[in-house]
Amino acid sequence: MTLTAPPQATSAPAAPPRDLSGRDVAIDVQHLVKAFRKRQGGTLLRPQFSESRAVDDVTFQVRRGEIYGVLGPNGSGKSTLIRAMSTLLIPDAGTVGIFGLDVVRDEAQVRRLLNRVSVDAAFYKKLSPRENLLYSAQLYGLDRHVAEERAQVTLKRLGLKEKAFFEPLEEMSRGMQQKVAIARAFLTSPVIVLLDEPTTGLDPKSRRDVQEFVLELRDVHDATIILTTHDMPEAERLCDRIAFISGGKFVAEGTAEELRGLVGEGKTLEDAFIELTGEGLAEEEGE
Ligand SMILES: Nc1ncnc2c1ncn2[C@@H]1O[C@H](COP(=O)(O)OP(=O)(O)OP(=O)(O)O)[C@@H](O)[C@H]1O
Repeated sequence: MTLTAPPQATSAPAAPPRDLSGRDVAIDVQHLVKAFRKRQGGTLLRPQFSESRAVDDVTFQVRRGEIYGVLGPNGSGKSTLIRAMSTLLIPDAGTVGIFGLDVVRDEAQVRRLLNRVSVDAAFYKKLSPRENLLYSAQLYGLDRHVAEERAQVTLKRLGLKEKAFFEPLEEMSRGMQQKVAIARAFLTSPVIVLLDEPTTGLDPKSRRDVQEFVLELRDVHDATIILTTHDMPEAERLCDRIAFISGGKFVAEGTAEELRGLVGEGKTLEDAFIELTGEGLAEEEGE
């Protein structure tokens, strides 16, 4: 079979908002808050709860074609932020704009522009990647042949062997399943991709395959990407700008160079993270 390149991303709305430098704003998050109730003692019949903010007044903008990194330790709020941005969680306060559309008010339109990839991706594990992807394609209303070709191109590009396309997913490593999740997200050629820790737990070769694919998506396919990670070298390699998140709050934002510069000459990104957040990238207490 001849394989063609994946298609360009679905068109973004005609007149997206602009930032002060005149560049298109793809994502506009303003004062976003998401809290969860947590059990805090009490009795079985009268439990007591306290509310804790997983995302606490977060504001940022991502320009079209940018790779924006959200860097923070376990439990700092990265996944909650991504879920609130992708219509999976309703924010308690604040707004998320996607090319001028509101994720709550314009949910159906936003879902057509945006896709999220995460380790908790749901699949039919007894079925093969091919069967899973064709099932998703049907849900999206995509032509079967187009979808199959597109999925094969992406999986090959990510280094998955062709025969693995036909094996049950439950027999695959976590890394291989992650690649299938990425391929599924690209069936619809979304203009915005939210990658929640796309390389966590992958071996070095798979990590490199995924990282190179992410760069290609930005450079060749005009995608805007938000990527969460706790891997400093990954953030430096991939991200045009990075935000440090700690305890649900954005503590600093800038290019890797700008962030290093905030704490003095000769410092690494990790030095900057520790100094600006007051913690390392190890797991937060209580997680
Ligand atoms: N559904 C939920 N119910 C209650 N608390 C939650 C829920 N989801 C997340 N939390 C809490 O919100 C906080 C942030 O969690 P979140 O998963 O967003 O962090 P994270 O930075 O993505 O962590 P990791 O790197 O481990 O994925 C944690 O304290 C977590 O326990």
